[in-house]
Amino acid sequence: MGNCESSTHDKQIHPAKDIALPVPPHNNNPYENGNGDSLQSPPPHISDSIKGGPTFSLEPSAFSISGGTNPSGLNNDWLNVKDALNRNRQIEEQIMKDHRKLEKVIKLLLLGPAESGKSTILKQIKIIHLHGFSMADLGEKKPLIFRNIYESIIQLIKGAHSLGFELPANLQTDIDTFCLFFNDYQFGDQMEFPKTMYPVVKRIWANERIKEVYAQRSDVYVMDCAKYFLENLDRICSESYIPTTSDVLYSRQQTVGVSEIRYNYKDLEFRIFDVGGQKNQRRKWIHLFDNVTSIVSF
Ligand SMILES: Nc1nc2c(ncn2[C@@H]2O[C@H](COP(=O)(O)OP(=O)(O)OP(=O)(O)O)[C@@H](O)[C@H]2O)c(=O)[nH]1
Ligand SMILES: [Mg+2]
Repeated sequence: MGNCESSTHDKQIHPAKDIALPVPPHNNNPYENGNGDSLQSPPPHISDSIKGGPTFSLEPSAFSISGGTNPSGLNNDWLNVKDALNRNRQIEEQIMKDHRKLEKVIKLLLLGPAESGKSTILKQIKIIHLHGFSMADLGEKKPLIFRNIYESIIQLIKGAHSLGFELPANLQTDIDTFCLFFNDYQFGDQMEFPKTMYPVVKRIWANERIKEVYAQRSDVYVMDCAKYFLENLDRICSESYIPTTSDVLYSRQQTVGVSEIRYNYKDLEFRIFDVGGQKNQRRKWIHLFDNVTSIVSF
């Protein structure tokens, strides 16, 4: 059969294929035959077996690498090569390991202008995935919530002026009183709403002209949380007040720099980055783009 003949042809061209080379026992050192013999020159039976074939040289020179031998008889250069190969294999394994780990990390950036809700999303994630806010966390938000109320009132007063609204004389008295208070106010650990300011703030917010200012927020700046906190003034000004989760969600504090939260969901690790959206904060965004999986833009 033609197929059988072709094997004869193979034999003629590659006689070396037919040489039955002894299979050495498993041995990591190719310069040693497993019996402790150095293979710096080939075993005699290999060269003896090659008769009449094409050039098939296993000359000792083919095995010789300069560099001398160490006391165990092994070539030093070969040991260096072996070491380098081992190190290379370890590095490659580590790279693969890191790569597989990285595939399970979701790096998410929240990007957008100031007050677009980036930090609010972060707070919501904390509630859903990280056990929310403890009583201590909630209590700590009191000074911030008070400040949000003061700032809302100031913005409403400024808004009334810039819209050219005429305000009744009795309201003007309250406005003057509040402005005096606000001029001296310093943000700190204020844990109680000042009793004298409670009725003043309440009357200012109850005024119809001030409500009109709030309605015209497209023309004047008033923070989003103003209405929520001013409508909850009685509760917030009570002595036993402890902020609720909803209060914390509405509280507004400009982010400076970058904040990050991490959590695990199924077998994925989420890393969420919240940045400051003010113009002077945006140059910090560039440092976060390495290995980003997704961007949520507001
Ligand atoms: N209307 C409304 N406003 C909300 C709600 N939740 C939060 N807010 C307000 O939305 C605003 C979102 O502000 P942040 O989350 O601090 O905005 P930000 O994008 O982190 O802003 P910067 O840190 O300055 O970049 C706050 O004023 C909140 O009071 C909501 O459910 N409804
Ligand atoms: Mg923020």
